[in-house]
Amino acid sequence: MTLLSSQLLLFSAAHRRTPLPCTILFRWNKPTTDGTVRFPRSPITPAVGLDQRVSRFVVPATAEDLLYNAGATVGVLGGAYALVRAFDELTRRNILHQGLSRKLVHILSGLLFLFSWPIFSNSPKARYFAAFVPLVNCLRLLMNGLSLASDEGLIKSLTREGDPEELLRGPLYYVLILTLCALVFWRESPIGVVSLAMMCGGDGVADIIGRKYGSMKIPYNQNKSWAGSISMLVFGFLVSIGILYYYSVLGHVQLDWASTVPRVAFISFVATIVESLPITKIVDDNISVPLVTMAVAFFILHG
Ligand SMILES: Nc1ccn([C@@H]2O[C@H](COP(=O)(O)OP(=O)(O)OP(=O)(O)O)[C@@H](O)[C@H]2O)c(=O)n1
Ligand SMILES: C/C(=C\CO)CCC[C@H](C)CCC[C@H](C)CCCC(C)C
Repeated sequence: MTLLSSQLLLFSAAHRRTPLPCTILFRWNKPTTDGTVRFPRSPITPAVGLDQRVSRFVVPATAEDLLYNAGATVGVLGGAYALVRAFDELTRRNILHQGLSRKLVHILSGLLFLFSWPIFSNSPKARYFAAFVPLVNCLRLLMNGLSLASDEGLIKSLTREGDPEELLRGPLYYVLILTLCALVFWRESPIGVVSLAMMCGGDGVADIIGRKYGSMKIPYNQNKSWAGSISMLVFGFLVSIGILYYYSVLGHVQLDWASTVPRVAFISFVATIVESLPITKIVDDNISVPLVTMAVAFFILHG
């Protein structure tokens, strides 16, 4: 299929009357003012030439594309393993405190995962290759959390007290949310980006800043502080905008920044309020923050 014919297919699909199922929820690339719909392509990867939004028309992924995405998966998996090993080593050498190491892994894992998404091709199957990475880590956490395996480095760098069962809570919820965002939202909707930016960037920084500077506690939650919450709001918002800008430069999303920036600010505020609530004994932050962010972002950004 030539590039021209694939673009014509895209154009015809973009202007069909009944939107494709996969575009009903995430018609993020609405026609621009001149009526054209530019389907973004990632200049980084050997794109199949068709955007995933018209997957019904997509030519089945070529063996080359499958091989390319498999290679990207292996690379990102290696990055994930190296990240955890690196922080384990820093903890072993007492360069980093275990608690700080855990939080830095919390911040960096998700954000670097988001940064890795453009590495994958434009094939409709690319999101499944990307989602395989947190899924593998989910299995690692289950195996070690259930003591079916014992990766001391993993346990040391991902738990507060070194108790393997801790892996079955915060870290497990975390990788499940990463998987969900890759599969459901992927690069074409800002909802996944903002949700992970708040869970990984915002919540992670709130912990670090809050523990160090959080003397002024929030009236309704003595375990959380103004410093922690304000840092979550500011850092979560900035990371959201930064990654959305990164994706827009690569052509994955086309954003009207004049309306997107205030909306993301509002979403970040709501996520910060949720994180500050005294509900961690009922529901983990790694569930409440991203899920509420997804719900609010769905209505605010797509409403
Ligand atoms: N808005 C916030 C968030 C966190 N903190 C500080 O960071 C610590 C841990 O925050 P919390 O979000 O409860 O951490 P957990 O999510 O429970 O830790 P983890 O992510 O490691 O499971 C809190 O006790 C508090 O000292 C804060 O001051 N203000
Ligand atoms: C301690 C954590 C959460 C608790 O709040 C973080 C858990 C991290 C995971 C075990 C590792 C996740 C790795 C990512 C899926 C992929 C990262 C890839 C990137 C290129 C490093």
